[in-house]
Amino acid sequence: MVTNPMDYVEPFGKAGASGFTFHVEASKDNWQELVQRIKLKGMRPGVALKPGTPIEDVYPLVDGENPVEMVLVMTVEPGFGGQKFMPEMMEKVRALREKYPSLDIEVDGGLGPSTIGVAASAGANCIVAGSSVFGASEPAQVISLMRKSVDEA
Ligand SMILES: O=C(CO)[C@@H](O)[C@H](O)COP(=O)(O)O
Repeated sequence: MVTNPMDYVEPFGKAGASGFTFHVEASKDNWQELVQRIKLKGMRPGVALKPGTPIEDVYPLVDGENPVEMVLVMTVEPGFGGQKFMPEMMEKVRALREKYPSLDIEVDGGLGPSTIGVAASAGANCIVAGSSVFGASEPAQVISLMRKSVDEA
């Protein structure tokens, strides 16, 4: 998470990023301009929210004229890998999936073989996984297991 996402749009675009996700908490006053600039640089805009932020805070960014294309529900506090998945965040995922059937919904934090089932069945279709993949003896197997869960859900 950065507190000044606007400063990173230009360099990320120049470096060849295809997507740019910013935190709703850090862009309350300028998200419209931010989304516009991200799109102008040829990147796909996404918005992330911390565990303590209500899901309603991102609705205007998905409903607007110039909407974000992905919502990232943080399932740990942003900061570092290896934290415990917060199952109570699945309520946010379910609310989003019900309201936006074809939206990309990402989850990040504590995802792995033991938590992918609840995340996928709540409606998440993009999964960020750190320690469960990089700490596995067979990372490819963990990835295909998670992919299968999402596909089946
Ligand atoms: O950066 C963050 C949290 O700030 C996440 O992307 C985690 O790094 C994911 O790691 P695991 O929870 O999967 O280990």
